[in-house]
Amino acid sequence: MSEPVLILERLVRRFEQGGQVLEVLRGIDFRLHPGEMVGLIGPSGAGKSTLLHAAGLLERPDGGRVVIDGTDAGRADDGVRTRLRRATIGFVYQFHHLLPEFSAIENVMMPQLLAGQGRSRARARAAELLDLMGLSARADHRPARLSGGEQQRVAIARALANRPRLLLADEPTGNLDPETAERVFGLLVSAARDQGVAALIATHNPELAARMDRRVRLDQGRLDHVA
Ligand SMILES: Nc1ncnc2c1ncn2[C@@H]1O[C@H](COP(=O)(O)OP(=O)(O)OP(=O)(O)O)[C@@H](O)[C@H]1O
Repeated sequence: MSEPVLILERLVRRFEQGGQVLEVLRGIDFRLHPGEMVGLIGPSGAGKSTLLHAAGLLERPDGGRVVIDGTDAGRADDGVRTRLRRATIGFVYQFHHLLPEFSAIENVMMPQLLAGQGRSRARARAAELLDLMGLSARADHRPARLSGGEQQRVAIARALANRPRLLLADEPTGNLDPETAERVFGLLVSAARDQGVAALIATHNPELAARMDRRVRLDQGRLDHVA
């Protein structure tokens, strides 16, 4: 089997709360292989966001290893982490975090321009992804003129813009009504499969989690593989 895109090894993350140390991740072991899609489930407050933030190099772990595409990224310097974040990882949040003053297509172009891509190629790639998300007609609209589901579809297109090997999504449809959530989640899954990207997706929704290749459950600081 090919090398995992993401390896978490004995990952530890703790926070101080009111003078007490809260160990949220107590030695997490996890591997995600190319093209694989995994659902991350677990009760509220279990640490799903904390795990995704460490895996997505948004925060540093307090112990253990985060290996992204063969690079030991947990302890790497900030420059290496930024490059990996831009080139290898796509992140979708519960709230879209689109830039309000830019159009949908400009939002999808942005990560490509930051990674050094030329404007015309970035625009072509953004147009292709917006088309994949069924948003060609909305490309020139600013986020405020889009519905919640459309905004989230733009955010998914943006996450895929730099052809990441790893897609991390934190409750990507948690802010949408059930019907829209179902539709947007379907688009996320088919776009990820279409682009051949490995994905770890946190969701509270068991039906959505059931669409993944497999599921892992986070509880009491530990990760269990579930059927
Ligand atoms: N920066 C922080 N400082 C202190 N405590 C934190 C911090 N971030 C998270 N926590 C705590 O870590 C625990 C896990 O939070 P996290 O948001 O990762 O859970 P979650 O599983 O994503 O929850 P939900 O499903 O409700 O989004 C919580 O008890 C939270 O209060």
